[in-house]
Parts: sequence; structure tokens; C-alpha cells
Amino acid sequence: MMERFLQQSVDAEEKFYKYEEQRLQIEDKRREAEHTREMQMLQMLGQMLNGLSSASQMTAPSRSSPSHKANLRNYPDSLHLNHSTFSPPIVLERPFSLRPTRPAKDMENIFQLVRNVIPPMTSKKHKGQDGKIGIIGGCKEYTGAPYFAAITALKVGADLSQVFCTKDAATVIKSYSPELIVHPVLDHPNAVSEVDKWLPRLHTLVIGPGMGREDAILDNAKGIIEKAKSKGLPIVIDADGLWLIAQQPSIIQGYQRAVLTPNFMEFSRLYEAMLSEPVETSDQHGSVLRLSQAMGNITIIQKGERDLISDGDKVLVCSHEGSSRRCGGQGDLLAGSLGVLVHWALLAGPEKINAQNPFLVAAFGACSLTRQCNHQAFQKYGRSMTTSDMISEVGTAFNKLFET
Ligand SMILES: NC(=O)C1=CN([C@@H]2O[C@H](COP(=O)(O)OP(=O)(O)OC[C@H]3O[C@@H](n4cnc5c(N)ncnc54)[C@H](OP(=O)(O)O)[C@@H]3O)[C@@H](O)[C@H]2O)[C@@H](O)CC1
Ligand SMILES: Nc1ncnc2c1ncn2[C@@H]1O[C@H](COP(=O)(O)OP(=O)(O)OP(=O)(O)O)[C@@H](O)[C@H]1O
Repeated sequence: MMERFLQQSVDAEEKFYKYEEQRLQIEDKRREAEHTREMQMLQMLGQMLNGLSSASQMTAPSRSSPSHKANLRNYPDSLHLNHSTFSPPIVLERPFSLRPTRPAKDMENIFQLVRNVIPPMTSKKHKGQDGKIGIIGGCKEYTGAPYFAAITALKVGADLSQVFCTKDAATVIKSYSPELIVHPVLDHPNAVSEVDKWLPRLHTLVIGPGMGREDAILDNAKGIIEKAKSKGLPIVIDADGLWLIAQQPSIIQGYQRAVLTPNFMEFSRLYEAMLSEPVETSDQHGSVLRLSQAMGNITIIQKGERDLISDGDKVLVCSHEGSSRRCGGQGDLLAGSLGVLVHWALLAGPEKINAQNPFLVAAFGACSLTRQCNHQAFQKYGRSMTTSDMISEVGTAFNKLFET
């Protein structure tokens, strides 16, 4: 009797997944057709505008070329951001140039793009579809940072969050939360292959929170980045991951599926390593733009009083209201939320984000969310606010910004 029941359950489950696969194939085809239609319209629009204006820089988008179709991880076109072949439609670029002089409307435009990439919640989905995020970090000294990043990823809406840390840190991190999957492998002699086994099951890697700066661990992180790059995995690099990049920029230079999230100190280190001169503090926009270009158009978020985001082409400014409270761990919250939003922005495809750079859209979403959490928590706790208080606000902050 029990066996029959179990068999029936297995059959039902198989049927469900078969049905789900067919449904997803149909949905893929529909999106593909929609995308092609939109690209044709954009091309027509570009031609019309070219006819109307003598401005030679108004080029029609070239993103529908077949080379963009072959992608590494079954994301839509937006994954392949080779700036040498990608000429974004300047007509659509304006709403992205967030400068202090044109705030409100532009802000709304980019918020709308973030809203567009949020995946719908339906009963047809299975665990994992809304995001599986890996955090590389956590050592004896720093167990809070990887926890903050990993739990934020879950609270933003990822289904699974896995931490790859040193042996010392693992039990401590597990004891903070039963929601996290924790692998004590980062100081293992075979750390790179231990993590590599999991990479095909992850959507984004966040590298650095609480990782520490021991040579052996940094070597392992380097090996993990190489593996992730070879699989086309999106990578967010923060904290000690940025220390590593400042020593050896070539590890990530030119990999446009990465986002770097430096604070002021980390930015200065990277800038000096890449441009061999101190940061020009009177020209922050120019500095972030130049660093991104020097890194091969990788998206960079320079965190601070205003978060500056650049892919070497554009500079976005996120000055959403936060607070003057600067407790440690806010950057970890940003990195965890960014891990999820990057995956969603890539998954959504170019039509949902007006063919703009998905990494910019994700970065703007994560910065706004971090600042909104800060603002809400500060309203409640004032000076005693901590990053844990901000994490408790993720759900309501997310709804307020993106789902109302
Ligand atoms: N609970 C945990 O487990 C947490 C663990 N964390 C983990 O700690 C690790 C090291 O990260 P980190 O940020 O302390 O290192 P780094 O960037 O070298 O800064 C060193 C010094 O630079 C300065 N400084 C910093 N920002 C500045 C600014 N905006 N403007 C100006 N100066 C600035 C400041 O110097 P000070 O003012 O103290 O002289 C600061 O002390 C890393 O793994 C991280 O993930 C954190 O995530 C927090 C929560
Ligand atoms: N001066 C500031 N005014 C307002 N908000 C700020 C300021 N500095 C930082 N923030 C906010 O805090 C976020 C994290 O930036 P921060 O410089 O604290 O990162 P971090 O040092 O890497 O953090 P962590 O403590 O996690 O290592 C920024 O994205 C921004 O939202």
C-alpha cells in the first residue's frame, strides 16, 4: 500500500516536471518572439531618428546579432556584454544618466526597470528557480559578514544561499541561522575543486565578505574565480575579494559579468593599482568611470554618501535616503542583495530592461534597497541600529520600493 502510494507520488512529480518543462519551453519561445519584435521596432525607431536628426551618434541597437544568442548559462541575450560589439541605443540611454540635475523622473524610470526584473511568484515554480547564491567568505575572525550577505540574499527572495567558509567559521555561521547551507571548505587543501563541484548549481557567486587576507585563502579565492569565469557565472566581488583584485587585477579584468563593490578605501586601492595615481576626489564621476574602463568595463559600485555606479559607459548615482548611521556590515547586505538582483536582471532578458546593461540595473536596485533598509531601521532604532536591524527591514523595504 505504502509502496503504491510512494510510486504514485513519484509518477505525479515526474508528470508535474514534464508539464513544467513544456510550459517553460513555450514561455521561452514567447519571450524570444517578443524580443525579436521589440528589436525590430527599435531598429525602425533608430532609422527614423537617424533620418530626422543629423546627430551621427544615434545608432540603432546591434544586439540582435546571432552571436549574442549563444550564451553560457541559458540566460537571455543580456549576459553577453562585450563592449567592443555592444553599442547601446543612445535614444534609450537618457533615462539612465542619473545626475543631480535630473532626479525625480529618471529615478522613477530606473526603479521601473528594477521592478520589471523581479520574477513573478507562482505555484508552478520549484525550489531554486528564484535564485541559488553562493557566498565565498567567512574565517575565524569574521563570521558576521558572510552571514549578513547570505541571509540578505534569502530575504530578498533567493531560494537557497550557500556559504563556503573556513573550517573554523562554519559551525559559528550555522549557529546563526538554520536557513543557510554552510560548507567548511575554504581552507581545505582541495578548496577549489570542492567549491567547483557546486558551481553548476549556483546562479551567482559573491566573493569576499569576511574572507580574510591569508595568502592561502586568497589563492583559493583566485582559483574559484577562475572556475566561475570559465562557467560564465556572474560574480560580485566585495571586501577581501577586492583586496585580492587590487593585488592582481588581471584575475577579473575584462570579465563583464562581474560587479565590484568597493568602499572608499577599497576604491582607492583599486584605482591606484590600475591607474598608477591617487583618486581624483574632486571628480568622483570621472574616477569611477575611468576605473571601470581600466578594468575592461566591469560594473563598479563606489559606495558612500552617494553610491556611484558605472560600467565605463554611464554613471548612475543612487542617493536614495538612508541615514547617518555607519555600523559595519551594510556593505555585506548590499553584496548579498546584489547577488540575487544580478541573477534576476540577467534572467529577465533585455526586453524587460530596455536593452540596458543588466548589471547596472541590478546595482541600482541593490543600492536603493540597502539605503531604504538603513532608513527604515534608523527610524526605529536611531543610534543603536545595527545591520541585523537593517536585515529585518529587507522585506518591507523591498515591497515599498519595488512592489507597490
Ligand atoms: N561583523 C563582521 O563580521 C564584519 C566583517 N567585516 C569584514 O571585515 C573585513 C575587513 O573589512 P574592512 O572594511 O574593515 O577593511 P578595509 O576596507 O581595509 O577598511 C579598513 C579601514 O579602512 C578605513 N575605511 C573604511 N571605509 C572607509 C571609508 N568609507 N572612508 C575612509 N576610511 C575608511 C577604516 O580605517 P579607520 O578609520 O579605522 O582608521 C577601516 O577600518 C572584511 O572581510 C569584511 O567583510 C565587515 O564586513 C564588517 C562586518
Ligand atoms: N556617508 C554615507 N552616507 C550615507 N550612506 C552611506 C555612507 N557611506 C556608506 N553608506 C551606505 O552604506 C552602504 C555600504 O557602504 P560602506 O562604505 O559602509 O561599505 P563597507 O565598508 O564595504 O561595509 P562593510 O561594513 O559591510 O564592510 C553604501 O552602499 C551606502 O548605502
